[in-house]
Amino acid sequence: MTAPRPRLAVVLLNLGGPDAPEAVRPFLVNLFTDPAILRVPGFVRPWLGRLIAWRRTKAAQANYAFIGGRSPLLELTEAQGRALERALAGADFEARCFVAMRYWHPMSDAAARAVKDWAPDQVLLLPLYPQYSSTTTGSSVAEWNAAARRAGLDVPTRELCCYHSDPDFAQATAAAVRRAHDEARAALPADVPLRLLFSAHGLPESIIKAGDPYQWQVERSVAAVVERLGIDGLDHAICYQSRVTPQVWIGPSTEAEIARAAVDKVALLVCPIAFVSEHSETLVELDIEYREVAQHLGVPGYFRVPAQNSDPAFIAALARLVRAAEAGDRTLCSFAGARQCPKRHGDCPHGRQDAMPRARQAA
Ligand SMILES: C=CC1=C(C)c2cc3[nH]c(cc4nc(cc5[nH]c(cc1n2)c(C)c5CCC(=O)O)C(CCC(=O)O)=C4C)c(C)c3C=C
Ligand SMILES: [Fe+2]
Ligand SMILES: [Fe+2]
Repeated sequence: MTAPRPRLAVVLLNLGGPDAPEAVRPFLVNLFTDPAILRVPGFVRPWLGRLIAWRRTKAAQANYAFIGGRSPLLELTEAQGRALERALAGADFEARCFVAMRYWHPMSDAAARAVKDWAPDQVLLLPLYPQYSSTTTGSSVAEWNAAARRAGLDVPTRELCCYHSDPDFAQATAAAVRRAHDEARAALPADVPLRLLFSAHGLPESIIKAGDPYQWQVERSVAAVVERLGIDGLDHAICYQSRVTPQVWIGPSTEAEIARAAVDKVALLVCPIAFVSEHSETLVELDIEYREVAQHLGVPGYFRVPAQNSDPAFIAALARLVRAAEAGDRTLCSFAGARQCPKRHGDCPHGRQDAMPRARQAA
């Protein structure tokens, strides 16, 4: 008789999105009362967070109304989990995927209880954010750790920090860009140049100045994808979308890049580089709002690369990362054994602080 395979619970960490118009306000309250997002003294945060959420609710509901009043993020994340389980079916461990959303259901407490009921031998936290940010992966991991304690889940746990330059992730992304690039070229007159715009979620500049490696990692992702595209003389740029607070955010903004494309009379192919699933910021902001801006300004063409969702090459990249993490691959960017990874990245080759441009290093 063969011994049963060890059980690995793979916890997919994502942001979550409202599942109905009435859920928009509480979802935003959860988001804006997160200390990783709203960095004000603790006694102010519950009040200020609720106020910001209240002020943003109408605009956010209007955005979600374009896509049926709800976010598709949960269904897409669950589909990624099922695809990942299939991709890991032949592994020498039995993998089951669980979803832990940060700001809407299913959240970490429910996921931790479900993981405990399954009684795994190990847990791997797998963020669906290729680039590490204290506002996303960092916040989700902290919340998971607290939820695991509350659930009494005491199982060896590894955390994958990021995979921004992972060769398979970059290759899968480059293949999707190449397909969209060929389609855009075929649709455009030969004399209209095409610019590839990598659009990432923005962050307040103060968070980057405090040592968050996100922007540096976004730049590494873009470099890895562009290298694999191998298109001679490729015109490309990085920009940042979704600014939601009045602070200074990192730039250039996606709107500014659209305006520059209008001046330069180049068509745009927009590639979301920090989201691996479709959601309001791709389906509404990129596909509706920014398309309208581009048309209004006279940009001669506007196309978009789809997010990865359950693209087989992307799922295969995740499966390889899971196998490597499970095999104890020390070259992975993991928090394991280096708790301060998000700030200093220890010996992590994916985001060594000393490899970051000086201006981006922690003050
Ligand atoms: C200060 C506010 C915010 C920061 C910082 C921030 C960082 C950040 N977010 C993502 C990815 C997603 N954000 C999503 C929604 C969303 N994010 C914010 C605010 C901040 N995000 C808001 C207010 C919202 C709600 C929508 C809205 O009101 O515009 C989503 C999910 C959306 C969905 O439809 O499901 C994702 C995914 C990243 C990657 C990131 C920093 C690196
Ligand atoms: Fe966001
Ligand atoms: Fe790291």
